[in-house]
Amino acid sequence: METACRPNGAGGSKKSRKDRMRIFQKMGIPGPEPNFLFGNLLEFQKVPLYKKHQEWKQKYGTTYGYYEGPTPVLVTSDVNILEEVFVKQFNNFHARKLWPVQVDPDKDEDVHMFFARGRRWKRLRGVVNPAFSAAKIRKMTPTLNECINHLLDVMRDTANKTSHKTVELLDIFRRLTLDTILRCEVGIDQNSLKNPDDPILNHCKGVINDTVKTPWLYLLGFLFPSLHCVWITLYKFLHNIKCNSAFWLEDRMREVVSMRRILTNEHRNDLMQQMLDAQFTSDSVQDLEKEASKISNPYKKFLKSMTNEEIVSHALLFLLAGYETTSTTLAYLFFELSQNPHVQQRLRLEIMAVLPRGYHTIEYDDLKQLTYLDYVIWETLRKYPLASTVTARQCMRDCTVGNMQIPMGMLVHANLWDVHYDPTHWGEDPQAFNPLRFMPEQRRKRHATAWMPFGGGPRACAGIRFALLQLKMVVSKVLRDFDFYPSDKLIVPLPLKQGATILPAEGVHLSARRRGSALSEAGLRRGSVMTGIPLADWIGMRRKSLREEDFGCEISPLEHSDNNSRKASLTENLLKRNDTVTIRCNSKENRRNSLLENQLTSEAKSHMRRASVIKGIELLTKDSVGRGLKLTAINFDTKNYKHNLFNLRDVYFNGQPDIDNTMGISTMPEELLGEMPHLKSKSVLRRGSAVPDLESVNEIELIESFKPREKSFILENTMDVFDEIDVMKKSNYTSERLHKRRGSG
Ligand code: HEM
Repeated sequence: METACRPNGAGGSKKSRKDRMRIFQKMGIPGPEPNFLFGNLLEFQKVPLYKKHQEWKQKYGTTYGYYEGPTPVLVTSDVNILEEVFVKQFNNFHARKLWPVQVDPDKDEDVHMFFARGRRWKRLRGVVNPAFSAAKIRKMTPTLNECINHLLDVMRDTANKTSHKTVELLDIFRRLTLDTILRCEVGIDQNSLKNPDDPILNHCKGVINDTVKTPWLYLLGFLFPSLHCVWITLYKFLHNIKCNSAFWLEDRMREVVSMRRILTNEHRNDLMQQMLDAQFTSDSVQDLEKEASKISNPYKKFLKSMTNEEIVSHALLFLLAGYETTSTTLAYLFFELSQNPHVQQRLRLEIMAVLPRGYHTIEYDDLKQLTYLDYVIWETLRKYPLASTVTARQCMRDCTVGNMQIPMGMLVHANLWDVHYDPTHWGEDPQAFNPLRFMPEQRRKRHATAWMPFGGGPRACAGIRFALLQLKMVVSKVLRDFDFYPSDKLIVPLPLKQGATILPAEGVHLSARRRGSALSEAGLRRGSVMTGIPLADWIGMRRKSLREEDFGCEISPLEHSDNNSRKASLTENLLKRNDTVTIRCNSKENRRNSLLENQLTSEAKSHMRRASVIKGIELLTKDSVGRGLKLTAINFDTKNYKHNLFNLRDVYFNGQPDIDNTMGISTMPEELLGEMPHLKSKSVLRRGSAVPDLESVNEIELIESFKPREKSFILENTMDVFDEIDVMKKSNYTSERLHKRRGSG
């Protein structure tokens, strides 16, 4: 891989402008007729590039060519060509498309890896890659947790201020991603979530707004690329007169770098530290490259070196990349959830099963179980390949791709919107939001480059792991607490605009309704210990908030009491529920076979705590885990009775006592924990927390029971069950049947 000079259009600068603008014609590649001065640039004045690419594909086919000034651009949605260019022939296509007023990628001091090419790119990426390793990203989980908790506070406050609980998600997610990247990258606690007028936030917005405009200087740069030095000097001069957001941010980053260098005794575990540790002794990139060229293997010694200016420009790169892309993806994702309530519901069920609401802190490994969440994220990125603007390569050496002779200097742009909507890869309904496209058997059948939202090959996005971790954590936490619906302000289909990325033009306005928390409604703090007594109190309070028809029968007030008649009425009340709930005894001899009323001892039957625990489970199951699911059986173990309490129950959903459709639920009142240390260590103290609240304990067992299963268990094994539930919910089947059974309707 060599560093070539800045190619000025295909065939180098020796060919005349006229000749260069005939290249596609000579190659037999179709495309729009170019203008001698502008090429086809004027066509982008009204229609953004990604839309124009789609239009032209309809007209000229999968692969066609057009001109930006004199520079030929080959646009393709052919996955085999993309694989050749991005992956297999990387050595011939290691450079990005150059923008007319950007830095010189080979000579300038302040070049970051996004624009660098050849050896320089390899050296820079070599320094940065370890900072994005799985091990390093895992360590960022606590910081992400904290930032997302701030987000939840702000969402709650914002939603409460408006009558329809409307939240503009793009803005709020941008503030989140800015705070997160600042903390993970440089260790700055900025908190723009709490302060919408934060100066760094405003300047980041300024940079993004600048990319949406196409100033005259850019146009000149495109028209006469060989005068690059003139344009860049003019650009810098003009922007120094008028405060330019990118320069302002660069200066802040420079200050941060200097400060971090002074605080040498604070060795932090962030991206900036990784770069500071790799700092080269001289500030000159020429010195660095000269030193590198002295040794036979230039990568070996200097692979981990960067100049000061390179560190500063990387800090700015990560700030902007981290701020813009992930927030836009989140906004698209929640938009799609609001349009596809069945996806939202299924996703929430998966999240609640693995990460119940009681857990404030999400751990890295928990996320691996969220298969459906992966599919939802991937499907969002399929429908919205927002960074398709940058998935282009410049040919650095004449070469052959397929049956085309590609000359040096030609740009090859991946037409990602067409690839991602091509029915040959995605079936007949590519417009639909269908996460199940990403089930393993479907993925296996698909070409590797049919999905490239993060680009492809060695220069694919460096921040993938970080972006995916953040996306998964945000969706998990937010969806546990809020239901999303389209608001009056939402425009469907979403109008999009193009800047550095493709983003919602008017933001994403959704109605975010906080999901009722059983515990908060009962006035209980998270993490409080639920013994029989507070549990009974809680149930008493909880019942007030449940409508009679929701629950299916009259609920008697529950209290902790020694009064025998009270106990009897409670038990009776439980048994009344047999039409919908079958409670089975799980003894050694007769596992899952006998009914509660036949098997329980009278002592057990009348035990207040037992009754309240069962009732509690019903309520909780209905309230949190089992929204939309029908609880049909509860098993518990009579063998290990201590204090007449339960230690484990299996709850079958949808009347199928089948291990694949079984979720375990356990409640562990304080006394029981004392008796059963293994439970304490396995389920409760596993997270190093205090005994979690009942809602959490309830759901802990779900985690335990899901763990040993196949990774994609939820999606593949229970798909039919969930679909049936959807149908039942839609037709109100459950309550109809309930009323019939009870003779009331
Ligand atoms: C959902 C979020 C993101 C998307 C969709 C995305 C997408 C992309 C795409 C399409 C490219 C160009 C790849 C190519 O040309 O093949 C890219 C490059 C890059 N991205 Fe991301 N990105 C995301 C998040 C991030 C984050 C969070 C960071 C860092 C904090 C980051 C850092 C970078 C860097 C450094 C490059 C340049 C890599 C190189 O040239 O070697 N990205 N990204």
